Amino acid sequence: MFQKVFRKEVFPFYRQSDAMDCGPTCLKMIAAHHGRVYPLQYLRNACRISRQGVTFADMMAAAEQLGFKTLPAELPFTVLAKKAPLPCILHWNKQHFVVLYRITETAVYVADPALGRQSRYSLPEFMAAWQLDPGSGYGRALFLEPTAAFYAAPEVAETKASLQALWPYLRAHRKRLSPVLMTLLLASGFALLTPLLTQAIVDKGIQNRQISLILLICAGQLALFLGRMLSEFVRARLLLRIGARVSTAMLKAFLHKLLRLPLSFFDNRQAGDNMQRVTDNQRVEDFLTTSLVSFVLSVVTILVLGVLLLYYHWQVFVLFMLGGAAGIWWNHAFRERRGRLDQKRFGVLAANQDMLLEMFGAMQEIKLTGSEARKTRQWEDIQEQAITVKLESLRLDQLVQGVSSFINETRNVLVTCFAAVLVVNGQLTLGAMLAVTYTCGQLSAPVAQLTDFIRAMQNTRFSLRRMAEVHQEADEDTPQLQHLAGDAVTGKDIRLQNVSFRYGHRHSPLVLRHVNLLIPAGKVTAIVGMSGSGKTTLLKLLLKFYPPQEGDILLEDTSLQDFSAESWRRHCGVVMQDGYVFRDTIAGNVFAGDTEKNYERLYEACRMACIHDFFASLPFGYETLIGKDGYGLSEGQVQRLLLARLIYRNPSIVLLDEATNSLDAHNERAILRNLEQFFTGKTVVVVAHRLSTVKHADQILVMDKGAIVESGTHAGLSASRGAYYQLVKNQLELGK
Ligand SMILES: Nc1ncnc2c1ncn2[C@@H]1O[C@H](COP(=O)(O)OP(=O)(O)OP(=O)(O)O)[C@@H](O)[C@H]1O
Repeated sequence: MFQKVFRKEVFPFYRQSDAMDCGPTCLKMIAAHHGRVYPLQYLRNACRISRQGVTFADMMAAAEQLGFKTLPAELPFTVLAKKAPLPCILHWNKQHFVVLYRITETAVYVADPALGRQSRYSLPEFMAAWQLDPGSGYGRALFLEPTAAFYAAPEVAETKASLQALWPYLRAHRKRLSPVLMTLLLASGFALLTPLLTQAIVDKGIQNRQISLILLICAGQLALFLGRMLSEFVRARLLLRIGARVSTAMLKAFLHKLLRLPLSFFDNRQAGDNMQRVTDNQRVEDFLTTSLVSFVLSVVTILVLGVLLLYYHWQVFVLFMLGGAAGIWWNHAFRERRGRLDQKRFGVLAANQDMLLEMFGAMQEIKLTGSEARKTRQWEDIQEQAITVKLESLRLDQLVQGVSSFINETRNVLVTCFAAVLVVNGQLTLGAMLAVTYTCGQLSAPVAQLTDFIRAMQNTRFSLRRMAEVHQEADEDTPQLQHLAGDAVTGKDIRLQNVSFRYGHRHSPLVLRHVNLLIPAGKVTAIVGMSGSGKTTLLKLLLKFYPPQEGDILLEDTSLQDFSAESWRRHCGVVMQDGYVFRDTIAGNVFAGDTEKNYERLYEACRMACIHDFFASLPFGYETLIGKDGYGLSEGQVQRLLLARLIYRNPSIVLLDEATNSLDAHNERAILRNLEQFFTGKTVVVVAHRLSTVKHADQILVMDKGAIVESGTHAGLSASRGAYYQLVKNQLELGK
């Protein structure tokens, strides 16, 4: 009745790197199934992923770009089971995408980029996650069929994430690596000598009744123990240094890279995804200092003790190794299930953390809206999920550990039993039997550690891939771009030619539509318009935070795209609506990126921003710590601080976005008077809702739905009784 898809090969599975990557990762799996492996970043770009993830339409556009024929459908399960060509992409729990690759009469197999390769669902479980409305039986799917263009498309190199990436960082510490290796060799030498000494006590000391020999051997054992402890101490210290240095170097490279990336990179990712990459760094450090070292130690110990066991009796050796292999196989068999549970636990922990952060951060709002009970309920739901996951983990651990211990114990008993028989038959001395059982005991831990190492290596490779993805992103500035030095922008007009722009998806609405305008040098241009009309976006384009999707922005005759963003922004002084106060002193906040710390200019800037008296009156004056966790400032004080920062910077181009809207009328009047003098000779763009801020501008532009609908002076626009006049009447605050 149901379509059966038998495949000998394993369905290619890839795990998503970031919270919103499920769509591109599904595409990657399907393309890989048809024989082409694309880097995730390439597919992310093709999907035009945003912080909200991707839609079916985005995936279709990307898939068509890869050479697939696409068909989106809303269909009942019976049709999906009977007729659908697999694999296909499914909309899952209304917020996620997965790949469906196999349906049997009783189960549905799904590759879930967030969970793991083989998520097997019973039909009711599957329907609960797939169907659009409970009981409707319908769900959404995207079918992809490769065309000739798919196979003819040029290869795109896959993101490299081999452990070799660690070598450049390790190389810098190669002088410290040789002592580490020495301690490892010493440790295995000690491990080798101990069973030999045990045998000597029994076979030579006890049998020949030589007390002095027994004492000597015991003293030797004590010396071995001390030697082993000392080498472990030295190794731990060396490793801590290497691990910490390598980790700092990697994190530094990562943060440097982040700071060089364009703002759109951060728009398309959730903050947690970047934090996760910082955690990845910790994972790599743990791998280098713990897993890798214990792996090398395990391998050396297994080799040395294995040879010893072989020397004593080859059959004992084979018996032990068979038992060890069975234990490893058993642990390995549950690797994927463990991985899935880990992901689930990680998800619940993250949800718990987000929930608590929101509760602490929004305490005022919770009390005001009476949401205490609702928030507590939400928290309790998360705890329930956590308990379920913990129980599931415990059950799995008990099964894996229990059977593992059973295998190990059975192996040890069999080895002891077999060795005892050999002693009885005179094929092994009693001392050798003790040495054999001791050796087997010493071998158990290293054999078990091999499985842990495999898991740690896979996780580390995944972390390295996630970090490599960031390193492969294109920088905001390239060396070819022109550097704007000194007064290179002074006296030059800025011109927007037919500029259009949209955020995120290719299907998102245009936020700026064919904008043409001139921002004259040395003059004040004011932009007014309804909320959401695109004023802030226009400023962001002027700041090169985003490139226009159509048209161009020119400084005199040169496109802004030809200048390095960093050098362009050095000429711009900006107060944005959501300007940020750093966790720093007041002076540090005003100096911000400026390297010249001139206190006279600092006081003057704060005087012009009408905030000097307040700052000076604080017990620690300009050295008062502000920002998060520091001395609290009112919104108006924050705005004045941001204005002081701008004045101190003394740029050629000034961009203000609602920079005075939180000020009282008295302060605003005084500051505007001061700013008028400060603006002289500068190119100024002011976005404001208050008439008092805009009416003296040399030119006023009125924006509506992303377009400039009117321009002129206050007098001219008021007289023409158009959009500006209406805005003044209905929207603009008349300024008290
Ligand atoms: N980062 C973003 N991602 C997606 N859409 C955005 C983003 N920022 C702004 N928008 C959208 O772009 C449109 C224009 O926003 P913009 O902030 O430029 O308007 P505005 O005229 O400055 O509004 P206001 O006067 O309220 O500040 C809005 O519809 C907004 O939802």
